[in-house]
Amino acid sequence: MPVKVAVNGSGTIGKRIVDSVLLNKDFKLVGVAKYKPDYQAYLMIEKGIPVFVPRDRAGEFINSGIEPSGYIDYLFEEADLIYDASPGGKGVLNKKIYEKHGKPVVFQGGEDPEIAEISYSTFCNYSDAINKKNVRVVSCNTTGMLRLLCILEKEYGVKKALAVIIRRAADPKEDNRGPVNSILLDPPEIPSHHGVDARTVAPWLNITSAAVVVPTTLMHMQFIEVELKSPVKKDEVLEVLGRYRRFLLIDSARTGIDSTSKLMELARDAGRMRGDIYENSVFIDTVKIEDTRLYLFQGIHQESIVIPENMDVAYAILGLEHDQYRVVEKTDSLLGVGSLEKLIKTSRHRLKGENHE
Ligand SMILES: NC(=O)C1=CN([C@@H]2O[C@H](COP(=O)(O)OP(=O)(O)OC[C@H]3O[C@@H](n4cnc5c(N)ncnc54)[C@H](OP(=O)(O)O)[C@@H]3O)[C@@H](O)[C@H]2O)C=CC1
Ligand SMILES: O=C(OP(=O)(O)O)[C@H](O)COP(=O)(O)O
Repeated sequence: MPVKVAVNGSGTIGKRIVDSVLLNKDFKLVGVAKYKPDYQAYLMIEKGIPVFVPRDRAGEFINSGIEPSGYIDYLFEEADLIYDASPGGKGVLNKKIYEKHGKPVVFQGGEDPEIAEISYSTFCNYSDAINKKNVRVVSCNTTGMLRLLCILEKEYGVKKALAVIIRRAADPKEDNRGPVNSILLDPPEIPSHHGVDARTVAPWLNITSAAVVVPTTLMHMQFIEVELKSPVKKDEVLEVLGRYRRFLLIDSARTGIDSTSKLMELARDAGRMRGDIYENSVFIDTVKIEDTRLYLFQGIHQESIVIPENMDVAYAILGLEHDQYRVVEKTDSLLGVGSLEKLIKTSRHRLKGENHE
């Protein structure tokens, strides 16, 4: 019997969670909670997605020509698992409603860590999420940092880390945010919230982070410096990251991909759903090793990076699978994680004039 899933909120993250639930035969989408009768509500109904609305707003939807499938409380009652993808800070209010229904919930990174029993990132603490009632998937930048740092910890041990984060100003749909012509310290002090947040998942991690916001909507970019417990070679590190499909290793010199805009164009041209890049986009020419010290730049597609982890965590919360690697394999093959790597490798060989067969 598939697990019945409700998604509360259908913005940047919620609509992508819906996509991934619809792809997965282990899950059945009961429906989506929608609060405004806008074009997104029309689109969902066109796609056959059941839309549930607040009781006191049902009239607005019906007057706009949108026939809801029911009220939101029914949606929560029907579900075995609820994804909260509400605007950051609203989840804590929603939690009181979820508690009445007694259903397990996946919260997002815009909520305070206290909202859930644990904060989560698959490569760091999958097993801690098994049979938990409330789990918070950390935010996009923190997810990108933790994927890398937890793998490095497992392989080499991490002494300390620094993350300098160049944040996108807004998501592409957000026409009400900025800055449009400035580089904003975010916050105007060190650390930024990212390092602190990373430690809610990996308390062993000695990390400092700093962040600025720049006028772009496509991706975040992170500069990471890590001091490892033992010396490494660049090829070894790339081989390790390559084994985990959630890293897209980009050879800028050979492919010409040296910016977030070219990365996003690659994903669109390759036919990725919504043009998404679920992987950490590691620019391999920036991977520099000095004995135990490693430096690199990685691009993080904020709209989609947390979607694999949101899918993985359902298997833990519901106790469906105890082996994180089997879960990762399943999620990655459903979403096509790793597929761009092959494309990039192929084009590299073409450029070198090699036969890639
Ligand atoms: N955007 C990003 O880059 C990332 C965001 N996150 C986190 O994910 C969460 C969602 O962010 P994002 O998708 O960007 O937000 P959006 O603003 O894009 O979407 C929010 C959605 O929540 C709905 N909503 C409004 N009120 C409520 C409510 N009371 N309860 C439930 N849903 C409600 C809105 O519905 P309606 O349209 O009908 O008003 C809308 O669909 C936040 O915690 C955020 O920090 C994490 C990683 C990356
Ligand atoms: O989780 C995100 O960023 P973060 O990891 O920098 O906190 C998302 O990009 C949301 O950021 P926003 O709070 O600027 O909308």
